[in-house]
Amino acid sequence: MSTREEPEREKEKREKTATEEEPEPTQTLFSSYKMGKWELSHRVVMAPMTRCRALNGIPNQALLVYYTQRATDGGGLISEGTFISPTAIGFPHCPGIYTEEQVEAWKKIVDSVHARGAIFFCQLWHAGRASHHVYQPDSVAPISSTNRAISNRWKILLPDGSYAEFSEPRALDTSGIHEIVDQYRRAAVSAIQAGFDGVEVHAAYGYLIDQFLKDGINDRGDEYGGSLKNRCRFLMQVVRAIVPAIGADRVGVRISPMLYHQDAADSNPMALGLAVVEGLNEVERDTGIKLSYLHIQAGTHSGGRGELETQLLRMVRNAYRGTLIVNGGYTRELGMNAVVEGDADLVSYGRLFISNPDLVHRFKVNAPLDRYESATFCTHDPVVGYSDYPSLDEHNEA
Ligand SMILES: Cc1cc2nc3c(=O)[nH]c(=O)nc-3n(C[C@H](O)[C@H](O)[C@H](O)COP(=O)(O)O)c2cc1C
Repeated sequence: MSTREEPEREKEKREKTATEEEPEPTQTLFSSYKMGKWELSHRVVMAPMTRCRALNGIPNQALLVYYTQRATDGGGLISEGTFISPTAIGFPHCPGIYTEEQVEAWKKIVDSVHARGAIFFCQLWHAGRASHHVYQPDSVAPISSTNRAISNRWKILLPDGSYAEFSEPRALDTSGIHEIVDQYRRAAVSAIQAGFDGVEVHAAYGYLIDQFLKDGINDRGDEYGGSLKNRCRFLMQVVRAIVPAIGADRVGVRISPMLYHQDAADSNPMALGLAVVEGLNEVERDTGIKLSYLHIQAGTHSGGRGELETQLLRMVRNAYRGTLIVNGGYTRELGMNAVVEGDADLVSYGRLFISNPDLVHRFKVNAPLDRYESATFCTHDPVVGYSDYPSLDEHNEA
């Protein structure tokens, strides 16, 4: 698309406002939305969040309570990052989806979330070099696109609660890459066996797939490095392996082209975002079926969104024809604006969902929100800082 060309959606918006005086918004954060086969009853999605309560990698009753509290009839939930294999691990007490025991354990949680009428996607996660050899089978080096470690300005949380420098990784060779692609496929099949409605491929936040996407990390000289197409190859192979296994309409992808987390910098995030979109559009063209969604983190952890992030979102919105979920520092008002203006189909909320289990209801009635306590984001108590945040009703009863 030439930069001088007026984006189609912008044009539609301009024409609409020229003919209608102050039109009532046809879509709001609380209007329904058809995402593939699912009829969502509102646009508020729970973002994936690692909470470290799945002791030894097995989902348990604590997760069941937590997710069920946050499930709404016709609402979308994305699970915390869920490891696809033993080499994927880079955080303590996070769930996996690669053993029978894990799949069986997830079934109970998914059933409980479904009983509330919600749609539940499993986020497939491989930490790549964002790991430490203590997490790795036989204490070997974690895998990545590169042999270079994450710089020591970032630290990794170890199983004993202490922090350390990230381990030096080993760059995957081509056959190693194919093996990991197959692990994603198997994990996706397992997620569907566990009852999840679909999977989200975690290609954000400096984890394995992002380590291939970003030129600040990927220093490969083969067909997985260098050009944008090459850097997107691993992600596209993962998506193309999963799609025939579970169906394109059960596959979402999450990216964060702007986010400099764990050294995940790119020299041209706009071009990277567009290259990913192009690759996904190609998958959709080839399969004739739309993917579930593209989920883009285009803010910062602290909630800031500058001109560049806004531009990126607009470009992605115009280039991607499927369902777009936006994330990163959205408030009720910002989320409402994004949907009303047509800049997003759905808005995902992370931290506000941690401290407000009934966030959707609170947004609807415009009730005050409870503040989250970041000190308990990644502790292991099954209740404290996890499922003990009160709902509005519980506040009123107290
Ligand atoms: C405690 C915590 C854990 C997170 N874990 C994940 C994760 O597992 N996968 C992921 O893609 N993003 C993860 N994120 C990022 C969130 O999904 C989201 O992008 C971020 O919180 C910004 O959205 P917000 O401003 O609505 O909180 C995590 C964020 C927090 C606060």
